[in-house]
Amino acid sequence: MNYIPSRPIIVSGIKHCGKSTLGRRLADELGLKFHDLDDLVVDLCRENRGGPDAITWEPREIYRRLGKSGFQELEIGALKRLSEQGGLYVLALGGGTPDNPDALPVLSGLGIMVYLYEEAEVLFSRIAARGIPPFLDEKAPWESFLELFRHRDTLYRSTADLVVELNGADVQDGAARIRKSLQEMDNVR
Ligand SMILES: Nc1ncnc2c1ncn2[C@@H]1O[C@H](COP(=O)(O)OP(=O)(O)OP(=O)(O)O)[C@@H](O)[C@H]1O
Ligand SMILES: O=C(O)C1=C[C@@H](O)[C@@H](O)[C@H](O)C1
Ligand SMILES: [Mg+2]
Repeated sequence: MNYIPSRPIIVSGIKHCGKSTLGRRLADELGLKFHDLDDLVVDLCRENRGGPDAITWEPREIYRRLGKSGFQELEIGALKRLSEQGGLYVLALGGGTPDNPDALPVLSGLGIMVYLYEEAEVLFSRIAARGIPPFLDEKAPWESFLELFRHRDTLYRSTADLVVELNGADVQDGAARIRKSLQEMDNVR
């Protein structure tokens, strides 16, 4: 029998753990809509700047132009808009969303918070494969990533209803693990 969650599923985790890839796959498998908060932020920013004809700023560009607080304000706006829509869906958060203090109260009422845990070494190798991003110290990229990893791991665990250990699972296996964990959690309620 197909599993239908009781509330929207909100997927969090450290950069490149697979929030977008696994979240989309899970939504497809469950027949639910998929939203990516980074995309909702990009859309809202474009609307604020003059509608569909405005040039798209990607998340990194928004961060650069509007700063962290500007980006976080857009995140809250996009989350509130989604919460007003209702319905069941899978939402992949941005890498920094649980670091946004105003997002937590909105998120806790929105759905089931799932933290996708992946080992730091796996994440770092995925990130580094595209070049060292500006938020890491280029002289000590691994050490600075590890610091961010530890800080965010604590945050994500404290905000999660469910922690799914991925242990290097591929996309198919990863999505299956999330579904199984959600089903088990709903069954014991
Ligand atoms: N389970 C997996 N196994 C192998 N590669 C994966 C897996 N999940 C994601 N990837 C790869 O890792 C990269 C990042 O994936 P994705 O964009 O889904 O992560 P994310 O958590 O949404 O990242 P971000 O925090 O930047 O939004 C992509 O190249 C994707 O193909
Ligand atoms: O890790 C982060 O702080 C971020 C990750 C991206 O998903 C975006 O949400 C934004 O660029 C911030
Ligand atoms: Mg993503």
